[in-house]
Amino acid sequence: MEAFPCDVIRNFSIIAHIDHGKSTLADRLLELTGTIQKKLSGKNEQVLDKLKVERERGITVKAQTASMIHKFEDRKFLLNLIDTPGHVDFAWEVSRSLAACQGALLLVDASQGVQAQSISVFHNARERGIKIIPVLNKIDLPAAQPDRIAAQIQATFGLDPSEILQISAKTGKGVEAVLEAIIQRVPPPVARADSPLKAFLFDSMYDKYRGVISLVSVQGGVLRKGDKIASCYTRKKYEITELGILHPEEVPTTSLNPGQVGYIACNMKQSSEAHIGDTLHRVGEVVEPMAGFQPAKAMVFAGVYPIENSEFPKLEESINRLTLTDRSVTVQRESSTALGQGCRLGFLGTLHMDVFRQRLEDEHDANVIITAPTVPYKIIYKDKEVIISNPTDFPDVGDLGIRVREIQEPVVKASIIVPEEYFGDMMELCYSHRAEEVEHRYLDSGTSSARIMLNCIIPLSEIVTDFFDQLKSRSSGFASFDYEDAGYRKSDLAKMTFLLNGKPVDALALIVHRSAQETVGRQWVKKLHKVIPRQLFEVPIQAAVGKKVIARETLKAMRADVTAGLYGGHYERKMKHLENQKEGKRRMKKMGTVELPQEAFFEILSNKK
Ligand SMILES: Nc1nc2c(ncn2[C@@H]2O[C@H](COP(=O)(O)OP(=O)(O)OP(=O)(O)O)[C@@H](O)[C@H]2O)c(=O)[nH]1
Repeated sequence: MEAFPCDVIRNFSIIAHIDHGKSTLADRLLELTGTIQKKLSGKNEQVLDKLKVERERGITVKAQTASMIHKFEDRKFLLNLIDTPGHVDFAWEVSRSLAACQGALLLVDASQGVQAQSISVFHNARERGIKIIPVLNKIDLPAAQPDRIAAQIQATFGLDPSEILQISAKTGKGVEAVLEAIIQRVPPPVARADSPLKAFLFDSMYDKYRGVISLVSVQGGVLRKGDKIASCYTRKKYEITELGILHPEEVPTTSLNPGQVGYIACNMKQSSEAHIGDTLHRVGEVVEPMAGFQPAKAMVFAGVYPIENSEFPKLEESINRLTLTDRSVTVQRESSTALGQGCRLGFLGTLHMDVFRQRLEDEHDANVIITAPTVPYKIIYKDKEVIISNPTDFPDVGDLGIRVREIQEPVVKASIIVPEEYFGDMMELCYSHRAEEVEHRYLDSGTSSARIMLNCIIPLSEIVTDFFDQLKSRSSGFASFDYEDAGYRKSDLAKMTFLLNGKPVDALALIVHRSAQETVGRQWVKKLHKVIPRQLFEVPIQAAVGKKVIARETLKAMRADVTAGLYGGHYERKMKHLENQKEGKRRMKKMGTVELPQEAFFEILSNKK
């Protein structure tokens, strides 16, 4: 690795809206540099998307890094690519990958043009002051309009059209020029071999045998096997047992030099010890830590329970194992009268939650019930403020104005980009989801298919449910969407409970805005009515806010024919049997609780409507 001083190193990442072709371009770059073999089968299997769910869903979830060596004008360059995920839920991973780069390829689909996330990732990169190289991808598509989209890039980002590269990551056309642009336009890292060791930890993964593997970029000094290092954040000390580069598989090396990016294994046992944004230094030396990151904030919470109660230890173990590779999930034990022992997990967003559930099922064979997602609410009591992530902790209606001064919910700043003809539908969608401060502007006016950017403040809880699906269906898939945290706002919310035979079922409690109480109440009561098996007695299913019942359905009793075995005219005997049955049912109803089978929960709470 000594052969690569800073001036021949380029650290860059690819940023883009989802599906604009990051992983495809990454694969082409790896092929062109000979890092991976060109696929003879001609299949576009993406190398950097390692997880099965990523392949299945075609989205990149966890950022992966790869080093390539490329010869240009008789010099060998070390190009370190940091692949970034493209979904709003994972914006935090994008931002931490960018911290290790000096340049970024801003990839824009030449047929779709600038989308909501193109804008957010652009600003993210611009704020970090890194060199941005605009690249138009998919120029092979018949629908591609490179000139028009180039004008759009210029208008939206203020980038010079002469700097825009035009490529097809699929066919490989123009990709060579991308490598050249990286070498010529991205500045080399600034780091010195004779300064104290300083390594920036920007990602980590877990390996069963070696413990935590950390990805670092060396900001100064040289890292070698056997080095004794310490963390600025935890102050813990370690010894480096292995280090190397990702090429794209791990390739051990003897050292990692200034400006280089690679992995290290030290005797780190717990993934919580690898703090993203941490600075590692040599034991005995003092260094100024680099500006770290705010930890990722969980925005969506849900309870996770096994279908069989006895399976809990296994489920918990699976969850713990998965969180070793996905550090942004928060875990807390909880229990529910209806569902037994479980865990409350915090996710970055709903897609993150879905991906996690799928990984749980795929990799750990766990069949799980996930409760309705909820966002963190802020409850301002007379004497304290608390953030709650479980509807059961929400104060009762009676407490409002007495013990509780105010209730606040998280809101986000949303931006939607949509062709003009869907503008009306989008406005309607926003207003029906309690949007405020709605404003819009044209992105490229004067053209036949102008597009509009719509911004608004919207409660996060509205987005967590079906907002994204509706956005896509109402715009025939043309709208793109992005959002960022915008703090908390006062809101008129209440806890809705569901009663079966007069008894509340804790796992079904929901926090609902006053304006939606009736609709939500009725909808859920209907759903419950459909899935709860009939009992021997009549069961009222009710939705209530405080003591007030908002909606009700009645589940009819199952009628066992107690007179079936009786023949002839013993009228009195028959009546007696029926009387007995009635009395029995009355008693059962008084004492009996309704057993809600786990399968019923699964039906209600899983998305299979
Ligand atoms: N026609 C054409 N299709 C392309 C090109 N580049 C990528 N695609 C296709 O576009 C789709 C998305 O490409 P990906 O590389 O998975 O996109 P991505 O940006 O990595 O997606 P995320 O990682 O999920 O954000 C795939 O079906 C690719 O085959 C291209 O240059 N031309």
